[in-house]
Amino acid sequence: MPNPVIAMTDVVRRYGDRRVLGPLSLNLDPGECLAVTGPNGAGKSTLVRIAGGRELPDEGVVEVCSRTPNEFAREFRRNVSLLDEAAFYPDLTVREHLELIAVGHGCGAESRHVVTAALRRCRLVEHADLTPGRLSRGLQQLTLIATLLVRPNARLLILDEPERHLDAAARDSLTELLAEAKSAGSAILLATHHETLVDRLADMRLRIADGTARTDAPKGQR
Ligand SMILES: Nc1ncnc2c1ncn2[C@@H]1O[C@H](COP(=O)(O)OP(=O)(O)OP(=O)(O)O)[C@@H](O)[C@H]1O
Repeated sequence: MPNPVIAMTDVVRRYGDRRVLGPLSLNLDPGECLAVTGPNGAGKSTLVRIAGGRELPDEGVVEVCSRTPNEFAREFRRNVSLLDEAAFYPDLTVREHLELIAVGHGCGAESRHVVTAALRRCRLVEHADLTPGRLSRGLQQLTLIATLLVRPNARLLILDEPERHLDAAARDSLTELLAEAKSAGSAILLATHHETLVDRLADMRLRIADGTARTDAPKGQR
């Protein structure tokens, strides 16, 4: 068996005296998708930030690709693609953002071609030479999603509500793209409020309520 992409054991996170997550244990293998669901404030984003190396747990052990997650470590950033809030450089166009990421992740001479394909796939061609600040929220979100396509070989996608602001057609494209990433062997940690996305992608579901978690199979697999 390959090592799990994510291994968490007895993870607890507190803010001050308040426990907002855990104790929580989970494993995620290559090519698997774990959907994390639960009401607002349940602790989904906290889990995402811990897996993404942005926050440390107060208790327990977390390993991503057999190492402690650390967003500052180059190897971690190569292996893990984390999408949460959209944040853009105010003076770079959509195309330039994607080119920057493609080059940064080693696409080299292929970058232009890879970026053009991502723009087409995410229906951003006519917006490619605008700055994201000029775009609607949905198109900004599609720009963020396009970044997944210009950094090949991520072993883990960590996605915090990737469906936000998307219309039905764009959600379908997102689902298709994530299904392809799974087939190619990427693991996906998907925090979401969208049941269709869970049914179509998830192998397991983690329901969080008030920080405590329960794992079950998504509806489509029961
Ligand atoms: N930096 C922080 N300091 C103190 N409390 C925080 C901090 N970040 C999050 N919390 C609290 O932790 C709890 C879990 O928040 P989290 O953002 O993980 O929930 P969530 O499930 O992602 O919610 P949503 O669906 O609304 O995005 C909430 O009660 C929140 O107020």
